[in-house]
Amino acid sequence: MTQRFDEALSAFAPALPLAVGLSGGADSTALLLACAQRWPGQVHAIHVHHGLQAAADGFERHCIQLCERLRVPLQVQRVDARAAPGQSPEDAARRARYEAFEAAVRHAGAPAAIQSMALAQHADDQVETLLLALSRGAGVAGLAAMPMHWRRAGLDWHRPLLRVPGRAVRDWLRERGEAWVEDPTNTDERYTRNRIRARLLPALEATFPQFRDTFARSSLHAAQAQELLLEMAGEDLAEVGVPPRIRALRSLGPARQANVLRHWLRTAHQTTPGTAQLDELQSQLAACATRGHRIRIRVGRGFVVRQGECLGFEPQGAP
Ligand SMILES: Nc1ncnc2c1ncn2[C@@H]1O[C@H](COP(=O)(O)OP(=O)(O)OP(=O)(O)O)[C@@H](O)[C@H]1O
Repeated sequence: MTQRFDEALSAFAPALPLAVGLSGGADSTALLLACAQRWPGQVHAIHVHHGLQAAADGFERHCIQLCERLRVPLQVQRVDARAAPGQSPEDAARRARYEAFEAAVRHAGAPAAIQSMALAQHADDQVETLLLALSRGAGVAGLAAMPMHWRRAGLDWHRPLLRVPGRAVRDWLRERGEAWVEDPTNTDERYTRNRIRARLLPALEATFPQFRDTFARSSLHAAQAQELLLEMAGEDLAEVGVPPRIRALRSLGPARQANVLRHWLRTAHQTTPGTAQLDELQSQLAACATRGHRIRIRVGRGFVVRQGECLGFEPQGAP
């Protein structure tokens, strides 16, 4: 099993120096150990202290001790990850973490600027993400789950363990006698992700032993389809214009019209329509054959309205 871990690490070829997001849990502890051994003197670690759990100090202590032993420079970033109204605690923590990573990378500087960041999500995390997306009725973008590589804020971001089963990561650590800190909230079944891990993954293992690989393949297909949808949406938006012209929108087939409307709302107005809202908007567009036809539909964080020959967007609370 640990062969999968070693294979994934040998296939990993990031631009150096590299920083590893080190939570202190098993996965990022293993990733840091493997990277520090492979690229001595070229690896940094960043630990984000969320200050949310009583256990946070234990995580920090583990990270400090590990990095001292490995002679890896460690930056600890303290963040306030309290959720804003309407935001989930997980989303708030994730957002705060990314901001902290970027701040730490900008701060690290010496001796050479950090080129890449590595995070330690593995194949079980990917399956959980896919199942969560399915449980919400997500579209192709959600089913694509987590990418293995992307660029953001001038950095290359990687998830080198994304094809490695979680068990292989822990076995790899055990074989080396390495310790990690167990996150006490990981077994709290009030969180859907933890219920998926505790109940669904064992059932999938028993029913489809290859599920990690086959689900990952489906996510890759979805990611490719999403790329095409985005490309088409960009071309169609250039064609219908911003703000979109109603006549041009009406000349598109329903799926293509939905695709470009979603793209317009997301890129121009940072809002995502619900399925029922988009259905309603499209049926209003279909009915909008006369000059006098008004449109005003709640969509995402505001209203889509008719403005002459075009659609407009009024954010909620706007005068
Ligand atoms: N507090 C943190 N500080 C630094 N990096 C983090 C932190 N939390 C998560 N990460 C990074 O993001 C990845 C995904 O986070 P997630 O919370 O999904 O996993 P995790 O269960 O914390 O993983 P691990 O077993 O490494 O603790 C981690 O593997 C790690 O690389």
